[in-house]
Amino acid sequence: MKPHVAISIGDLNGVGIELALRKHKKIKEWCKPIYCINKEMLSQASALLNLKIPTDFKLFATKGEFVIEPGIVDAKAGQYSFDSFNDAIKLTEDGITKAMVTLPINKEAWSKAGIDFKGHTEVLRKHFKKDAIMMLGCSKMFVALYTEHMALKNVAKQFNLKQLTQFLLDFHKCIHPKSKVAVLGLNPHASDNGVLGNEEELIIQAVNQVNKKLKKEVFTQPMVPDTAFTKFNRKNHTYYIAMYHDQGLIPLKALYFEQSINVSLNLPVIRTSVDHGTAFDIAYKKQANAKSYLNAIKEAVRLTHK
Ligand SMILES: NC(=O)c1ccc[n+]([C@@H]2O[C@H](COP(=O)([O-])OP(=O)(O)OC[C@H]3O[C@@H](n4cnc5c(N)ncnc54)[C@H](O)[C@@H]3O)[C@@H](O)[C@H]2O)c1
Ligand SMILES: N[C@H](C(=O)O)[C@H](O)COP(=O)(O)O
Repeated sequence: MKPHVAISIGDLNGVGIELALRKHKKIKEWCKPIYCINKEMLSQASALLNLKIPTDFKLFATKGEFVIEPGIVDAKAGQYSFDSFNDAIKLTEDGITKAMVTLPINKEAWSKAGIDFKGHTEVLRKHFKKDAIMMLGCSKMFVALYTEHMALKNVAKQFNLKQLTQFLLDFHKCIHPKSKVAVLGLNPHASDNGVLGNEEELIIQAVNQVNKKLKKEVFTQPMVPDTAFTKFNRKNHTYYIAMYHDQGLIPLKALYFEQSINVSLNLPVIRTSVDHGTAFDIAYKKQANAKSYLNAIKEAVRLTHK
């Protein structure tokens, strides 16, 4: 049976709605989508895009109305995308939908709207009171992020043994990796044994504790970040643990931007997302590549059957 999937509509000044309208027919082959957007906002977007609204485009009417301005950072669009996301959470939590897929939001628009979260993952973490793990990737390579939406100057402060150990255990519980998981160091050259920082000492302790507990060498010792993603290393590893956002997402998006998706781990609900943002530069220009969106839907559906 095809599962119902809630789709939060993302920032309506960005590319999300175009993907939803263009790919409705395709995703209907895999699921029964419910789009969190009201008729008025949908009509506005479809007129701007000159794309017809499919007759079977089922809506959950997220409240609110504003004038769509393609490519503009706007508090009202930020608020609407946040409300749409919360509706998708509710539908999924209530069991009306079996999974949710999120179209991209704009963090600056959320901030302008006074929303006290950086992105979807932080909302999910607070809502479900669980340490959600942000993982992005595709079948060739996945990267889970130990720290994510924070200023670089704060990253090193996040290193503590208990938290990193729990992160690795949670990751293992969610993924059950079949090959050895590559754990990156934080510092250049993984600190060269303490010459360039000392966070690797703590990473070693966490890895050793977790491997011991799992009675298996699941996680590597901290790898040198600048060579961890060479083609030779990628042959041996599908899953990577990156210590901060760009350490993992620069290589992933350089290699597999089109096809990758974002999956939230360690939650009681299924949530996947595109790996790209609002792409304001191409909003309403019908240039957006839909592969990540289609893959996000496919993965959400696959997870409902697990
Ligand atoms: N899933 C999400 O909600 C999500 C993910 C990433 C970024 N963001 C947010 O989106 C906003 C814009 O982010 P950004 O500019 O850093 O990244 P972006 O992914 O929106 O755009 C980066 C570049 O990639 C291109 N691009 C993005 N998606 C594309 C697609 N589907 N097809 C073709 N080209 C595409 C854009 O045109 C742009 O040149 C920020 O607020 C960011 O935080 C949200
Ligand atoms: N870090 C993600 C990326 O670069 O694609 C993105 O900002 C989305 O994060 P959320 O799923 O938490 O909104």
